Formats: sequence, structure tokens, C-alpha cells
Amino acid sequence: MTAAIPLCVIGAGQIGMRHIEVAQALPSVDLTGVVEPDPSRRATLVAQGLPVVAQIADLPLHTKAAVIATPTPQHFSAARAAFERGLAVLVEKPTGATLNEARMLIDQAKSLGLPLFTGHHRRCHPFSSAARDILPKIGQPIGVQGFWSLRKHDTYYDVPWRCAPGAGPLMTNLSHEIDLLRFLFGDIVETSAFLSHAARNLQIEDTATLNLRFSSGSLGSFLISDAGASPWAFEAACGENPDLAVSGQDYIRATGTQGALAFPSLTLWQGSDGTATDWKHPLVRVKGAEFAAIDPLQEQMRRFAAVVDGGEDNILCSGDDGLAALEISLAATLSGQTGMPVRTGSVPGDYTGA
Ligand SMILES: NC(=O)C1=CN([C@@H]2O[C@H](COP(=O)(O)OP(=O)(O)OC[C@H]3O[C@@H](n4cnc5c(N)ncnc54)[C@H](OP(=O)(O)O)[C@@H]3O)[C@@H](O)[C@H]2O)C=CC1
Ligand SMILES: O=C1CO[C@H](CO)[C@@H](O)[C@@H]1O
Repeated sequence: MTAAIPLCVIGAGQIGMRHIEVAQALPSVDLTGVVEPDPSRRATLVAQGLPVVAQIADLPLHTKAAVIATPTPQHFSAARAAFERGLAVLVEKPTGATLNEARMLIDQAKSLGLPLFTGHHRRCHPFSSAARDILPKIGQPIGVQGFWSLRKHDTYYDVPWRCAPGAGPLMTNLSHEIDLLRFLFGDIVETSAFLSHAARNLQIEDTATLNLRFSSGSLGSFLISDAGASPWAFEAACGENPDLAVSGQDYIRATGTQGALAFPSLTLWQGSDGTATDWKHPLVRVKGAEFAAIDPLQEQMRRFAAVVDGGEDNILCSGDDGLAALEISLAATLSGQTGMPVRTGSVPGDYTGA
């Protein structure tokens, strides 16, 4: 590493504050600015000793990179303005509010030669990479089943943008699942979904079930809900989000011709040596390796700074991967609204989920 990378955070809300903490803790990053448009919020941040400015144009000139943590509808304008300032961008998920927005950002990054990543930070956990390495042990992938159900506190929906199309568990939470499923199992080529808003009665869904077809030929299903209480969700399984309760329970199961894998414990079920792997023979349970807990946002920013410093990275969610996760999340909404399966490539570029 050369000098610490001068980096700003745009949007100092719930997740923006986490990025600010992480930037302050990382030796490879120098937090040069926090962009926050609201004057009273700015006053609070100044009182905390943060280098706050009202707009991107006011950032110190030597700033090289930006983490964008505005509400989703402002991702596009904020990322565009950051690129115009010559900054490398890591935009919170989803990359944009529409596929057109995400594609324009990817094109802008390529034409300017600037890095663009999406904040699908789950890839940065060591157990995520380990799962990808272990999966070949289950043979030809056959199917995967996931279950994410955490009941959000009622005041979560006091923030208006969180109640409008473009938010909801599909765009807010499922997009992480889709990115992780693609990271582990490859491209998704077809999506169908049922949506329900029966529990919260908002315009957006509170619960959805999905069917997924992967390019490998394997199939997936997923239940996601932010109204139902359960111990089964990524954050509950691994405790990565300090605000959410921990259960330590697996929430994804994958099956293949030679065995099965539970995630994130990485518990593997395999045939015994010398016997056929079929339903007449008991599978052997192999305990997964244990990994020290890390802060995935910190690891994501460390990797981002290393790329800005000239390094390469094969874990971070690229702009193209972020676009793909957005497309499947929108495909699920579209399928839920139309009652029809949606092939990848057929979601309209200007579709917002409304
Ligand atoms: N990776 C992860 O784990 C998570 C990712 N997210 C994603 O992060 C994004 C933000 O979510 P969340 O933190 O919950 O949202 P919040 O509403 O809590 O925070 C958004 C912040 O951005 C500010 N803001 C609004 N417009 C602009 C602008 N044009 N320029 C700069 N700042 C602006 C808001 O200010 P004001 O209030 O004054 O409008 C607010 O402080 C979403 O896209 C969400 O999907 C969210 C949670 C976790
Ligand atoms: O991106 C996210 C959205 O919010 C969740 C909590 O509600 C986070 O855990 C998640 O990482």
C-alpha cells in the first residue's frame, strides 16, 4: 500500500454511519468528507467531529473514492456526480433504482476508467468464499433452498422511501440473497414469484416466495419476509449486523448428486467412501470449518481501497454483478405483479417495481 486512500461517504444515514465508522478504523483509508444535504443532520455530524460538507462539489480536491449510502432513488445521481469528480465508486445496493440507471453507471465507469462496485458485502465473509470452494464436493448442483425471515421493528417503516416501490424486502434484503446465490451457484436465467403485503398493508410486499432457474440447470426456491419472526436469516446466522439478534442457525441448504451443504455453517453431508451415494446409504456429516468473525463492511472497504490503490480483486461485487442482482430482484417483483415467470433479459430498463 502507498498512502491511505482519501475517501468520502455520501449519505450519513443508517448504513452511511457504519461506513464512516469503518473508514475511520481502517489504516488504508483517510476519511476526507461526509456529504449530507440536511443542515440539522450536518450540525449533528459536525458536533461528532466529522468532516461534513453539503454537496459533492465541496469535497476536498484530493479525494479519490466515494462510498454512496444515499437512499436508493438517489444512488444514480450521487454516483454520477462522484464519477464526474473523478472518484472511484462503491455504491450501496441496489446499484440503481432501475436497470437503465445501473447500466448508465457501468458505462460511465468504463468510459472514465474508474472502478465501480456494489455494496453486496456478504461476499467478503471468509465463509462465503469457503462455501464456493466446497460446493464442488456435493457433485453436480441440483437445487438450493433459502429462507430469510426477520420481523423488522415497526418504526423501520416510518422512513417514507422505505415504504415506496424500489424498497421493500425484495430490493432491500433479497438483492443480497440474489448476489450471494449468484456468487455461489452462478447465473440465474428465470425467476417467478408470489408476493404478499397482507401483514403490513403497505404498497410494497412484506413477504415473497421465489422460484429460480440457474444457467447450470439447477433450481432454487427462496422465502423472504420482513413480517415473520424466525431464527433463519443470513444476519441471524452469522451475527454480522450489530443491530440484529443472533441465532446461529443455517438458512440455506444446497443439494447435489454427491451430497449436500448447509450454509453458513458449511456442514457437509457426503456419501461414505466406497459406497454409492443414494437413498439406501446414510450420508456422513462433516462439520464445517470455523472462521473468526469479521466486519464485512470493513473488509469490503479494505478491498475497495486496495483496488483504488492499483490492486485487483475477485471477491467484491462488480458493477456487472450488481446489475445482475438488481435484475433478478426486479424480475421477482415483475413476476409477482404479472403472475408470469420472467426470463433474464426481459425486465424493461425503466421498470422500478411500481
Ligand atoms: N449493505 C447493507 O447492509 C445495507 C445497505 N443499505 C442500502 O443503503 C442505502 C441507504 O439506506 P439507509 O442507510 O437505510 O437510508 P437512510 O434513510 O437511513 O439514510 C440515507 C441518508 O442519505 C442522505 N441523503 C439523501 N439524499 C442525499 C443526497 N442526494 N446526497 C447525500 N446524502 C443524501 C439522507 O439524508 P436525509 O435524511 O436528510 O434525507 C440520509 O442521511 C439504501 O440504498 C439501502 O438499500 C441499507 C442498509 C444496510
Ligand atoms: O442491506 C441490508 C438491509 O438492511 C438489513 C437490515 O434491515 C441489513 O442487514 C442488510 O445488510
